[in-house]
Amino acid sequence: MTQPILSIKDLSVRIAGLHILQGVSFDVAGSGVTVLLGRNGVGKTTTLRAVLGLTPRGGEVRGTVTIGGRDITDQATYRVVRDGLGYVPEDRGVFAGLTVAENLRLAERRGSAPAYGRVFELFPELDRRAKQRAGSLSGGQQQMLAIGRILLNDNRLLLIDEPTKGLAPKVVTEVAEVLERVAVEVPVLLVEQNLAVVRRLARDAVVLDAGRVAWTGDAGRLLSEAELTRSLLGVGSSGVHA
Ligand SMILES: Nc1ncnc2c1ncn2[C@@H]1O[C@H](COP(=O)(O)OP(=O)(O)OP(=O)(O)O)[C@@H](O)[C@H]1O
Repeated sequence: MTQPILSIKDLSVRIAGLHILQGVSFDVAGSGVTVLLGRNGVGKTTTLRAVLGLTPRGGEVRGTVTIGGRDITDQATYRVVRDGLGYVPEDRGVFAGLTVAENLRLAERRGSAPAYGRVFELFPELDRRAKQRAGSLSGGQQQMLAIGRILLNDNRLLLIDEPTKGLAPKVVTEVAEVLERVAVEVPVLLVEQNLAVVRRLARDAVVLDAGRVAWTGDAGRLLSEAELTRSLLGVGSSGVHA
């Protein structure tokens, strides 16, 4: 791997007495999509949140996180974001009571020109629906807004948590198309359960199991070996639960 953009070393997280991550170490390449996989509850979201300094209050985090070689362990979330980390949480985190335009405006970062042109080129619908309240958008449109919001700014890495969850198949394809285009410009660490989407987007894969790294390697290879996929993810390589 060329110089990784993100390096996680020996990351352990305890929350409410539970040892949720137990020494997780992996690198994310400086280009393309790295997918973080694993059965439900193995610690994927906890990993992303720990990188961002979003572990719940009272939680205990150990280990080291570096971005582009710079140590960001224990940094406040706003600093990590300013350092060029874009985050799309699993619940999308759009402000339901605000319009699309207001949601975008809130994401503007001081000191850099917001790239509205790029966002509206990828998502013309956000432009058309600028005055609509985000809470009245469909799930797919809200996802587009959540992704569009981080693309207003230049980022060094995007962390995107289950972007296709709960979306209709046609919308899943649209989101995958967008992410494919985005990943040409900026590396992505993606949590995704839809293996067709993983197959389309991911070059590298990291599989967690019970708070530890169970496998790392080529995503295509993982999904081409049915027995490996089944043993690590508990599903057939089509993504259907076995
Ligand atoms: N704030 C919290 N308090 C208590 N337990 C938590 C908290 N956050 C996460 N956990 C527990 O940690 C484990 C890992 O959760 P996490 O959300 O990271 O898993 P995940 O791999 O992202 O799961 P999923 O695929 O279902 O989203 C789960 O057992 C979860 O219940």
